[in-house]
Amino acid sequence: MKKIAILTSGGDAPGMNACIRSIVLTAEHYELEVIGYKHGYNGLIDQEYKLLAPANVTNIIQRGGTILKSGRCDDFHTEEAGRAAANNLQDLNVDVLLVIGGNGSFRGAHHLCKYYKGQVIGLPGTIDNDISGTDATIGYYTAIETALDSIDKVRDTADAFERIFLIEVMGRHAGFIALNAAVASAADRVLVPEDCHDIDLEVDKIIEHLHAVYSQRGISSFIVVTSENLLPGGVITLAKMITDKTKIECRPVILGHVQRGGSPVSQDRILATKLGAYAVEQALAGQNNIMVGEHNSQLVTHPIEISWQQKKPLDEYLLKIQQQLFHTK
Ligand SMILES: Nc1ncnc2c1ncn2[C@@H]1O[C@H](COP(=O)(O)OP(=O)(O)OP(=O)(O)O)[C@@H](O)[C@H]1O
Ligand SMILES: O=P(O)(O)OC[C@H]1O[C@](O)(CO)[C@@H](O)[C@@H]1O
Repeated sequence: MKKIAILTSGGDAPGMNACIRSIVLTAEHYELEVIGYKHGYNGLIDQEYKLLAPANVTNIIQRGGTILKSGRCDDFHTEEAGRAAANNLQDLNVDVLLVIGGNGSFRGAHHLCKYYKGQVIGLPGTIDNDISGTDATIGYYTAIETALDSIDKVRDTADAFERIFLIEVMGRHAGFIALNAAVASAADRVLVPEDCHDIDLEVDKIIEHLHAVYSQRGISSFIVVTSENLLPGGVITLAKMITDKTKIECRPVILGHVQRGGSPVSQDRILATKLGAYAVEQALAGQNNIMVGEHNSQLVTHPIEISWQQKKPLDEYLLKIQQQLFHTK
């Protein structure tokens, strides 16, 4: 094996640069050449790439985003695109493609394996943490810290005005950021897709909880953290539903893409560094169509399909603490 290619795909995540750096430095150690495709699978189809030497990855471990750029690429679902990508890799004599991204990007990697004679390995990088086969994904810890910092700030003004705030965080179909940020910020309630099946019922529960808090503490601030995509219009609709029923003003806040940016926290830098080095070593060991991850502090590999075939569960105990044990009756 002589040549590795890397791409970053899907939502960018803090720590992707740390991962690229680790791959390049590990490859240098084993005397392998590295190229980086730009803009996710778009660059693979368009043969848009650059050489990556150790000099290209100095001073990037602390930077959010990705020096390779990222992208979503609808065309990559087709057989034609899969074949074109495989041909491009073969034309450059690439032996292994390392894909840093979420489970959609891993599906893309699996698709490519049908046409490509080389090896493909997935490295979990997404703020959503919705990939089975690894305890955490690169970027997830930083996103929690970013959300927490913002929720703490909203709490200050909520407290000053004794207002109700509904704060929407990211997590396309997963409640990991919401639950962890809610617990860490001592939010009054949390709504996550794994546990929210009837929005009208949830609204009634929020109002019941609000009245219980008011009768116990008097008029006071009340913070609800919700995942995105729980209902059309998200937290703006939810705030209106509660205001209509209670005649009490609710303020919606959408944290949005701020959660994808910023300098990665140490946990993301370290996870990214371990997974990058490990992926190169697994490539040298001949692994193909797999993902790397970390479970109970041990580096692991799995067939890549596990990342989307198994639904990663939320921490049930954390959910119980937040939703049952700490609730004012
Ligand atoms: N079934 C598939 N076949 C081929 N390619 C796919 C498939 N699913 C996703 N991809 C490719 O992977 C890209 C990224 O997928 P997606 O938009 O789902 O993000 P992701 O990798 O899950 O990251 P994030 O969770 O951060 O959004 C898609 O734009 C597409 O190019
Ligand atoms: O920036 P885009 O392409 O709209 O993607 C947003 C999605 O990407 C993520 O930030 C990461 O998957 C999700 O939390 C969010 O739903």
